Amino acid sequence: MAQRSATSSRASTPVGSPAKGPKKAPSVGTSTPLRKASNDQQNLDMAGLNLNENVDVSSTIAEEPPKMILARDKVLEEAKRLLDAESANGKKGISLVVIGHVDAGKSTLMGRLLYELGKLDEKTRRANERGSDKIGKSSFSWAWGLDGTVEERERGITMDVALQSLETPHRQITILDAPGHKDFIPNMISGASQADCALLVVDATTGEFESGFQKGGQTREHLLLVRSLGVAQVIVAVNKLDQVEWSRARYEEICEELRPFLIQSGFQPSKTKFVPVGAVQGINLVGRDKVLGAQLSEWYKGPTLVDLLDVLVPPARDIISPLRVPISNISKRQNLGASVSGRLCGGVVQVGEKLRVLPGDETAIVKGIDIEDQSVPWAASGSNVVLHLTAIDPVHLHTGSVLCPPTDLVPLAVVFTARIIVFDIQVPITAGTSVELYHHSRDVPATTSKLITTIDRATGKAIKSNPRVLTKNTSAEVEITLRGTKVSGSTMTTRGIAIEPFAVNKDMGRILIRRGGETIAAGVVLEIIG
Ligand SMILES: Nc1nc2c(ncn2[C@@H]2O[C@H](COP(=O)(O)OP(=O)(O)OP(=O)(O)O)[C@@H](O)[C@H]2O)c(=O)[nH]1
Repeated sequence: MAQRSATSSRASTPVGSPAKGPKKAPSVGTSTPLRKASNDQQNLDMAGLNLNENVDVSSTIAEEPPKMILARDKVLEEAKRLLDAESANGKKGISLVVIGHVDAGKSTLMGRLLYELGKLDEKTRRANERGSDKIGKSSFSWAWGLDGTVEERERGITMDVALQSLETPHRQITILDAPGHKDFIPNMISGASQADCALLVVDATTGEFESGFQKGGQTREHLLLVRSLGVAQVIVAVNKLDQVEWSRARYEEICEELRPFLIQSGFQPSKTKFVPVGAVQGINLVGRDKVLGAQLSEWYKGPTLVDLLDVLVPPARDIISPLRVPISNISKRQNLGASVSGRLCGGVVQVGEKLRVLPGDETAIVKGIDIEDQSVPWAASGSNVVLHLTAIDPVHLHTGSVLCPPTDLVPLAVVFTARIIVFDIQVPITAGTSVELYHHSRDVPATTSKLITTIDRATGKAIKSNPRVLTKNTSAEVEITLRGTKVSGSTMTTRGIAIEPFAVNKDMGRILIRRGGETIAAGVVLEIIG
């Protein structure tokens, strides 16, 4: 489930400058989204995320590990000071996952937006135009700004999450362009688990919106997934309106269809915004061209996409809780150390710090920290970082493993209880159903070993103990047991995963449950049993 950086990487807001430190003060990103939970959603309301990128490794195992320069208290103090300064005047950092049905125009929209905002230069744009034309895919030239691999370009689809960053007047936004095709949902989950908010792109073309929104279409599944992963704010970009002659009726019809589903999925109406756009022509992204946007301007006087991005509410950051960094991507080099990327789910990390890698017995030392390709002396919760590690054999590092302080370990769970919400499924869940468990960038085989009780979604009270089955839209408390993943000799052994109750760390306590390529439930961890 690798994730790549399109051309740039993680955007967090760089602020201030520490007294001592290699280069530049760290940006303090975001971790625990601000959201008011209610009823059922309260229990499912969980913060996400970690973010990643591929970076060259620059550490050797043999070299002298760096020493910590600052005491933890000092780092916390400074992080707090910078956070306060950031909220007072600086640009606020936020990460945004771009979701939607295949071919809705997500990459095109992002490519064009980057261009409009001056992040994609004219030379690259022309090269993309020529390149896409050469292979008969000229309509994908804007998407090439995000879809960087040969296969993606040849097939005209996004397969992996692309990272980019852009700036609006008041926000520094990390963009995670997720794949729309259902075969790449695990990559989409990895991307969504690192986002604070979502941009849903829908295709207004007659019949296309409908096929994306019908059962089995990715519009529904993506919305449910991101909400389950803690994303509470969504902007809906109604795209390709040029295909329906900028029809106001069509735009409103789509908004009306989506509204009830958004509410039902747990998005508060006040946190859901709609905007009409034309990605290819760049209409209503940053402005409305007098000629090209004339038809839209006749009936639409509202905000542009950038206006809406500029007022996204950044989540709160929990810098006091213990450090947790779920690894979302690793870059290793022979005889060199490794660089891992991920989002800080709590706490602070600094150069010279020793970290434990879980599961496993290994520790590593942080040799360097990058945020947005800038070297920083420390980083705080919510930041999406690249950690250059030394004093560890990279063989011990895996995507989905969690880095934490050796003195404050994340529990390893093989059996745990969770409160889940069952999605719109045909085949009910029973005790013993085999499933795939998703936690950040890790997926492991598991079983719903016990159905403990069904729960009233409105009151949160237990309804029926030991139910025989869980049908669609039920809320329930279940026990989940990981299944054996490793054969040693003839014995099947099961390794625990680093996971925490939602009550302890929201970002570490969210799970998704899939079966046969379909997401069947989402939930929060209640208790680690063993
Ligand atoms: N007419 C028209 N076509 C558009 C618009 N936006 C995107 N397209 C076309 O829609 C097709 C799909 O665009 P992409 O950007 O690759 O779609 P996507 O949602 O990123 O696709 P996946 O990531 O593979 O799901 C391309 O041929 C684009 O040129 C638009 O505003 N108008």
